[in-house]
Parts: sequence; structure tokens; C-alpha cells
Amino acid sequence: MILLLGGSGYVGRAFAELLRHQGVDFRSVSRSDCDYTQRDALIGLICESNASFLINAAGYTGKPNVDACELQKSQCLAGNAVLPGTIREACAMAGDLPWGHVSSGCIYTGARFDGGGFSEEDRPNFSFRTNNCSFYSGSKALGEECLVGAENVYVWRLRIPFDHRDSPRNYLSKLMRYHRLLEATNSISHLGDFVRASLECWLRRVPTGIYNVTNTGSVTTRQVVGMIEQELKLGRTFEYFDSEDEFMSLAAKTPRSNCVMDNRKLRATGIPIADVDDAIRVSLRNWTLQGAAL
Ligand SMILES: NC(=O)C1=CN([C@@H]2O[C@H](COP(=O)(O)OP(=O)(O)OC[C@H]3O[C@@H](n4cnc5c(N)ncnc54)[C@H](OP(=O)(O)O)[C@@H]3O)[C@@H](O)[C@H]2O)C=CC1
Ligand SMILES: Cc1cn([C@H]2C[C@H](O)[C@@H](COP(=O)(O)OP(=O)(O)O[C@H]3O[C@@H](C)C(=O)[C@@H](O)[C@H]3O)O2)c(=O)[nH]c1=O
Repeated sequence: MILLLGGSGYVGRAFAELLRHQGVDFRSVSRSDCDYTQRDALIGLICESNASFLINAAGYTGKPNVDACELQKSQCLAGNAVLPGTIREACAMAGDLPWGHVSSGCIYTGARFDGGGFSEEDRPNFSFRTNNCSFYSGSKALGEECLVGAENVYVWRLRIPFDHRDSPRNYLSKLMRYHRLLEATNSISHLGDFVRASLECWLRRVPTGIYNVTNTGSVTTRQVVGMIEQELKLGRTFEYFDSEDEFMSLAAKTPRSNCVMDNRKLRATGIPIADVDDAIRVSLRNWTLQGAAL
């Protein structure tokens, strides 16, 4: 049985859907069963669960976006920095229960010095250590630090999720809803691909450790908008900020991580992951409006 924490969230629901679809026995633990900030209760729950694997899809993102974390720092630290460390302890007490943690590629900014994407070996350059980050990104980098040296955990880095379902959390919807757009280059993750590839890490028993679970390649905002225009024919124009400074002064409270990730470590395991352009095209061709039957 797989114990799923955060199963009611945006990412957790995608895991639950996949596990149900694959007929994998799992138990989703909601906040009413256990408040994860109640350390002893959480440790007791994990130790008594008899699970063979645990997925942590719980955390604190801020809504509608990470700007909200600047005002909710204690919740952000509790969900992103403290919780992974508590789960690590609990899994050790439960006889080294193997588990997977949903982290974020937002602990990087830009591209590597050689122009390539950041690999799992690269130190985060958008964290409290580098003193240039959003509070959210800093808290996620701390969460990864709590897991250094743990041998029974997968750290799956998700980035700016999207799929075919219109949602305030979906990157494609966000681009269609924001009044003005920031031109940036990013590696991003199709949500269905992310949960499938992450679960496969465990099902195939690939070595534990950090994995950048992003679709292959990177895209600019304008490239994604070009695909939206071609596939959805919305008959409208998209406005852009002149610069990141203008974005910061008009639309954001804290800097965003826009970065390129290298997913070769994941692909070297044999787990397939689509090219980012293909994943975006397929999502747009199957585009389903919010509230429409899925
Ligand atoms: N969405 C994104 O853009 C990205 C997300 N991630 C990471 O993925 C993880 C999940 O994010 P996402 O699904 O978007 O977030 P959501 O806010 O949609 O879901 C968070 C989940 O955590 C649960 N939870 C939070 N705090 C507690 C608590 N104290 N006790 C019990 N349950 C709790 C929530 O339960 P309840 O429903 O009861 O509140 C919910 O199930 C986070 O770690 C995030 O950093 C990484 C990259 C991108
Ligand atoms: C606010 C805003 C953002 N953007 C851009 C900036 C960025 O490239 C992209 C997404 O920015 P948002 O502010 O919507 O999303 P943000 O909250 O920064 O999203 C992040 O959430 C956390 C949870 C993660 O871990 C990340 O991987 C990522 O998904 O949209 C605009 O173009 N216009 C806007 O008005």
C-alpha cells in the first residue's frame, strides 16, 4: 500500500488519479485525518500505516501564486522546509520506509554558466543561501537540505505544471489569464507526465536520489503563446512586460524562478518523458475548459 500525503492538492490529485487508474493500492490521508504540522500525530500515522511506500505531495505554494508566501512565511516554512524533515524521521522510524518527495525546480534561476540546464549535481542558485530568492523558493531549497544523506528517498523536482485541463494552477491557463506576460525561458512539467515518471521511479526501483522531472528541453513564453494561438485560435492578442523590472513593479511581489533544467538523469533510467513542445501541443489539442466534463 502507498501512503499519499497531500492527496487533495493539485499535484496530489494527479497522483491519486494515476494510482487509481493503475490499480495500485493506496491510502490518501487528508488534513481531517491528520494535520501534518502535528509532528507526533504524523509520525504515529506513518509508523502505524504498514505502507510499503509513501508519496509526499503536501506542501505550501501560496495562492494564486508564490507572492502569497511572502505574507505567509510560517505556513510556508512548516509545509516546505519542516515537513520533509519530519517525514524523513518518521520513515526512518518505520524501518526505512522508502518514499518520494515533491520538490521544485524553482530553486534555480537562469541557466548554467555553460548555457546548459541545471543538473541534479548543481547547487541551488535561487535560495536563502544565495540571498536572491522568493520566500517560497528558499523554503523549498531548505526542504531539500533536510533530505541530504537520506538513502531511501526520491526527490522529484516539478516545474510550472501544465496539462490539458483549464485551471488557475495550470501554466497554460495562467498565460491565457494574466493581463500581461513576462518573457522568460523555462523547463516545465506536464503534470500527468510528472506523476507517471515519478511513480515509475519507485515501480522500476531505480536508484533513489534527486530527479529533475521536467519535460525534455525548454520553451520561451512567446513560444508557448505561439502554440496557444495556433491551437486554440482565441482571436486575441497577448501583451508583454517590457522588462523584468516592469514585471516586478506592476505584477509581482517577489522574483520568480525562470530556469532551464537538465532531465538526462531521469531519461538515463529508461523512464520515458515527452519533449516539452510535444507535451504542450497535446495538452492544447485536448484542451478542456474548467467546469466542462472531463
Ligand atoms: N503547483 C505548482 O506549481 C508546484 C508545486 N510543487 C510542489 O508540489 C507540492 C504540492 O503542491 P500543490 O499540489 O500545488 O499544492 P496544493 O496547495 O494544491 O496542495 C497542498 C496539499 O497539502 C495538504 N496540506 C498542506 N498543509 C497541510 C497540513 N498542515 N496538514 C495536512 N495537509 C496539509 C493540502 O491539504 P488541504 O487540501 O486540506 O489543504 C493539500 O492536499 C508542494 O510541495 C509544492 O511545493 C512544486 C512545483 C510546482
Ligand atoms: C504574475 C504573473 C506571472 N507571469 C509569469 C511568471 C512565470 O514565468 C509564470 C508563472 O508565474 P506565477 O506567478 O503564475 O507562478 P508561480 O507561483 O511563480 O509558480 C510556481 O509555483 C510554485 C508552487 C512552483 O513550485 C513553481 O514551479 C511554479 O509553478 O508566469 C506572467 O507572465 N504575468 C504575471 O502577471
